[in-house]
Amino acid sequence: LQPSSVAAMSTGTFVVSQPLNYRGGARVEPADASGTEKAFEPATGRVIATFTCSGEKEVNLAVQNAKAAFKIWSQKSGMERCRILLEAARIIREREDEIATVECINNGKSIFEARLDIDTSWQCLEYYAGLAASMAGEHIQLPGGSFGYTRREPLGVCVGIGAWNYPFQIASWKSAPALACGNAMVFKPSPFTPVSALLLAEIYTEAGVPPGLFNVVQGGAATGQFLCQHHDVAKVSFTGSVPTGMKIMEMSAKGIKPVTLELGGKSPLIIFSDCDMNNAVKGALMANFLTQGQVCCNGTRVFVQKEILDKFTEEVVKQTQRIKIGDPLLEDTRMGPLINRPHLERVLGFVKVAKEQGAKVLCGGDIYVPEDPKLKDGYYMRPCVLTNCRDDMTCVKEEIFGPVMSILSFDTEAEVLERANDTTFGLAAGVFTRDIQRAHRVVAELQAGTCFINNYNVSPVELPFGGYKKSGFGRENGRVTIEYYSQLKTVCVEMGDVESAF
Ligand SMILES: NC(=O)c1ccc[n+]([C@@H]2O[C@H](COP(=O)([O-])OP(=O)(O)OC[C@H]3O[C@@H](n4cnc5c(N)ncnc54)[C@H](O)[C@@H]3O)[C@@H](O)[C@H]2O)c1
Ligand SMILES: C[N+](C)(C)CCCC=O
Repeated sequence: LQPSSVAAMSTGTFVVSQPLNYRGGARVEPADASGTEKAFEPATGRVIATFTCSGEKEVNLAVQNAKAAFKIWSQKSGMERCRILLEAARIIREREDEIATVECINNGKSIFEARLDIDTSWQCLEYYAGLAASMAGEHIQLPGGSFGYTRREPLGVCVGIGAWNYPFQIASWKSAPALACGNAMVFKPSPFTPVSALLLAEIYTEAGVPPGLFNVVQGGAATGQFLCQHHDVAKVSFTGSVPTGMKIMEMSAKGIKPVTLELGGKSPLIIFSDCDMNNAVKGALMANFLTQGQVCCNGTRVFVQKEILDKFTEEVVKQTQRIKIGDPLLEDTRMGPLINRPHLERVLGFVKVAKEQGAKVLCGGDIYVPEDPKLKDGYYMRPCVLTNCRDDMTCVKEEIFGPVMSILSFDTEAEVLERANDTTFGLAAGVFTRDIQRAHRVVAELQAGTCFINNYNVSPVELPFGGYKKSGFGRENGRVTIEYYSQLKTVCVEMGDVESAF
């Protein structure tokens, strides 16, 4: 793919025929297989790629390539790594439309949103390029002229395993800090969205990383297991569900490998009666309907203070019904299809159970069939707002990962805090209020790794992102992530004679 090919990419035409593994600086067919997979265009239900899942031999080759590249890359200075990462960021920016189009076709998110994801991807590369040059240890003076110093060193070959909801962004958010610290990476995308990570791999090569520094292997659980269990892998960074996260942690524990786990959520969004109503309504839509609601940190439990419940609900429903659903490549579309048929059925199942348990559907929650005949086999549903919800309902307790907002009412700050924290998840939370003391008091009490005040789901790459409780640990973005992709060596230097105990 090149920029000139964007015009040729339209809904219903895109097919991938090139190999989808990337090793040693080139696309390759895997050396062995652990099954095959099909990738779909969710907008039309068409197959866009059929590919071989990598077996143990291919995973081993990818890790060996990464090991060889690590030897070269880890010897470079921070400034040298910085220059190459900045060049990669520049190429992503230049090819933004093409990458966003591929993302939109393979994932189903609107082109409007896909462009934002590509923005946060190149911004992440730029950010860590900037930090690469300033990574340093400490010098510590000791008695008698002796001294010590610390060296911040890379870990080695890191593995990244991604989810399907933000394919290019996840690959960038993992690889940028890993590479900036001097590591190599083998990345495995979700088998639902195998395509865009290859563009990132090609861009890194074009920017000048050594061949093998960033490799892509395709496949599902079996391929992921080969990666996690590989004895030459130093670290695993995983984005996905809680059950898979547990397995990743178990496998990594056997090799004493550090892990970063970016897992699921069921985040609370608290709307106080003194909020700016317009912003709170916009915030609730941002918290629930980006990427068709398939967002880990979505604020799907919307707690609204009783005094404004009716007005807020009325306005949220009005604006939800206005969301334009359809062909994700059209400029004015704001909601495309869900990722695949089984997931669509699963989300609709949650709406059905919600109704059975007494929730009221105020809008949506049903299949949507666009008028355009080429979209008739796509996986569309209307965004849903549920009211009459209780804390014990399935729709309020479990991660739905679809466009379903549950509205709950509350009376007092103490009450809402207790209810908001009554979950095993802890990824994100939000508060809308004009009272700044209350805003900070409330977020201090919320058990969540990322809290938003008077906004939701913005993602500046300068800020760390990650979870509390079962939503995982470790962080992506922000300065702190350097610590998750490096290790500290202490060097103790004696300037006198050895005072031996023997
Ligand atoms: N916290 C975050 O930053 C974040 C971001 C995006 C998505 N998510 C979460 O991801 C979930 C949705 O993504 P998903 O359905 O792709 O999740 P998933 O757990 O099913 O799969 C995630 C990845 O793990 C791989 N995998 C599956 N089983 C494996 C195994 N046994 N060993 C190794 N790898 C294995 C998959 O092939 C895929 O690449 C949601 O729960 C969502 O909240 C979290
Ligand atoms: C960019 N967002 C909206 C903050 C999402 C981050 C990744 C979660 O699924």
